[in-house]
Amino acid sequence: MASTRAQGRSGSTANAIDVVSLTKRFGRHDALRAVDFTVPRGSVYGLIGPNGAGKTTTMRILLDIIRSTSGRTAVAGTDSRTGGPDLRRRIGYLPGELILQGRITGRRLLSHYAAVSGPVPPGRIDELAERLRIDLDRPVRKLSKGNKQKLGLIQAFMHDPEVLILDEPTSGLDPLIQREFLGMVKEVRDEGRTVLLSSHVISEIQEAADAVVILRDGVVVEVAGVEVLRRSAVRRVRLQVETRDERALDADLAESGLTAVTRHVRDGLADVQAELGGPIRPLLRALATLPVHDLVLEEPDLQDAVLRLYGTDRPALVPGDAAVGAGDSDEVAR
Ligand SMILES: Nc1ncnc2c1ncn2[C@@H]1O[C@H](COP(=O)(O)OP(=O)(O)OP(=O)(O)O)[C@@H](O)[C@H]1O
Repeated sequence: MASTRAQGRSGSTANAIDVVSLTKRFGRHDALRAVDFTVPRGSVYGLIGPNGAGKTTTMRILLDIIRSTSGRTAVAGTDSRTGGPDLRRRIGYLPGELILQGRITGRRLLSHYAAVSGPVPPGRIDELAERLRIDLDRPVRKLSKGNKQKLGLIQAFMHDPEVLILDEPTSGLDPLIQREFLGMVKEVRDEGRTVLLSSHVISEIQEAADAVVILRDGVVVEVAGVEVLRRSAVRRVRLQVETRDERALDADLAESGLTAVTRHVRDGLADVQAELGGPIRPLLRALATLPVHDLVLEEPDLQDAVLRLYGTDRPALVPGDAAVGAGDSDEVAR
């Protein structure tokens, strides 16, 4: 995973992002409480959680836009508080609330940003503008929300930063442009660079991210590989089985590991609907001796796993699922 580029301009092999015992208090409100996570170089991490969970606050502290109450953060191995403009140039940042006004054109605005955070390779701005389908010669105040967001994305990507920190990057983008953006994120990872992005769109996280950090009320409730998390979700099961003895069928189903079982029996055929939260083997064992006509086992859904973590204290991971070696896309980094 650690290519030459992944090792960065600093030559260090440290994590791209370190968040250590991070606390942020606004008045009497604890926006972040002892938040810990790391993002390995060359990976894409999703920072997700319900409204007000602390995602934007975490990102703003990483950029040193606001300061923590306690704890520390580092980007590309450099402390956020001491990195200054040099560190800022190595990061591409898209703020959650992008305010762009004035008569200035998109092109002029981006040249201004390029002078601050560059160097930007020749032709790069036009290439990104073409991919994201935006006319750079219009005044920014006349641009729609989605087109302003595209300018924000261009300024975040144009100088090929080592680390991209993107706060709700696809907000306001149409589906075609969202797809283009996800392609850009994958290219960044393929080049050994790193992306931390927040999103409320779980399908997008499933497609783009290797792992997620789930925040709720300022606390990390899970850090897990996307695939590990997805596999931990409840699967919906539908089953058609011949039966002459309903009580015997119920006894078999009780052994199968299925939960939330409902069944309707007609003409000796039972239609069973249920959920499977654990391993599949007990189900297969229970079904092996039954005259099964049909079985549908749905793919586990990341959204189901994530929503459980947004709302309750129940752990999402099945024991034994979480331990995956470094460098694997299922990496657990806590
Ligand atoms: N400048 C501020 N002053 C006071 N409270 C703040 C400030 N900024 C954020 N907060 C509070 O901190 C908490 C975390 O806010 P934050 O914006 O980080 O959440 P978020 O996870 O990004 O939410 P969303 O998904 O709605 O964007 C919220 O309760 C918010 O009201």
